[in-house]
Amino acid sequence: MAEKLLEIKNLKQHFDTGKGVIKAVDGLTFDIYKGETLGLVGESGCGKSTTGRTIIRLYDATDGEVLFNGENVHGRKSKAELKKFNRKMQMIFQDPYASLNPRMTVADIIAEGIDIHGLAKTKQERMNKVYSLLETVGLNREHANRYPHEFSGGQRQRIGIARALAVEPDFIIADEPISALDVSIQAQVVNLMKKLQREHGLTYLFIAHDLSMVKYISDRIGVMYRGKIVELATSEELYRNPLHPYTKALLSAIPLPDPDTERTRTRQVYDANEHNYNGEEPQLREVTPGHYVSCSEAEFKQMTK
Ligand SMILES: Nc1ncnc2c1ncn2[C@@H]1O[C@H](COP(=O)(O)OP(=O)(O)OP(=O)(O)O)[C@@H](O)[C@H]1O
Repeated sequence: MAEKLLEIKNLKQHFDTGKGVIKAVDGLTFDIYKGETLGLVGESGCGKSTTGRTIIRLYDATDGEVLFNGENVHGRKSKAELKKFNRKMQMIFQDPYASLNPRMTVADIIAEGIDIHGLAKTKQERMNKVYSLLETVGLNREHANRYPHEFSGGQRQRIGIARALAVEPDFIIADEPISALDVSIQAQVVNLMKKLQREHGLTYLFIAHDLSMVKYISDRIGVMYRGKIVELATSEELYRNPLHPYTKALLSAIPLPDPDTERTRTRQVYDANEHNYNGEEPQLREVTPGHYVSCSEAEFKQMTK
């Protein structure tokens, strides 16, 4: 059995907007194993980014726990303890334009974490680390003194990845890292992330809004709907045997390469009212080993018979 790096237990993140409470994350329980990529997929607004930000403690959780190597990330923490978690958990953002400070050189952007955590003893060591990181992500040392606007979207995302890697994290949350990029560039960034994962033993939470690219990087995929996980399985199992109607709808929306099949196939639309829960609260239940679906007792019986 693989070792758990993160254990997320009944995590909730509710926002009180003054006009009402938005339950962006509403009771998530799942584990992330060392060295795996867990994909988190769902439509815009279902709470994926908030989940990532709460796990990493950019937000204090409304309720629940996040254990990292068995230690609770939330709860009372000293500045030193928070700094330790910050180093071990990094984030890569969707928009490589907005997430890099336009007035900083690439070297200073990449070295920010090195400086904060005191990871280089001399200026030379700092620059050597920057050069080596640039090469690791497929850029080169001549790029160090340039500014973000001089780079393409794909190159900027590589800079964002180098910045995250600089502090030698164990866990990276990639929040739609390829959604803003041209399709031709997306696969390159995914391949780079896979290579880095192998070389550095990284664990990823990979957030995406649809199921098209996430398959190529994820070992397992969690499907999120309105702040909850509705299905969780290995990628292979989820694509081969989707059980929740929302997962089926997401799968039916993936563009197909063959124009004829694309024209004739039917898109499924999910309607949350189609379940007949009769007041019962659906639970995430294990239908086959490792394949979890949010369902009622009756739906579960149907699926397992
Ligand atoms: N800081 C905040 N204050 C209030 N509401 C918020 C805040 N952040 C997110 N929300 C709300 O929480 C819900 C979930 O948002 P979130 O950004 O996590 O979804 P998402 O699935 O990542 O969507 P997207 O793909 O569009 O980023 C949305 O209704 C959003 O408006």
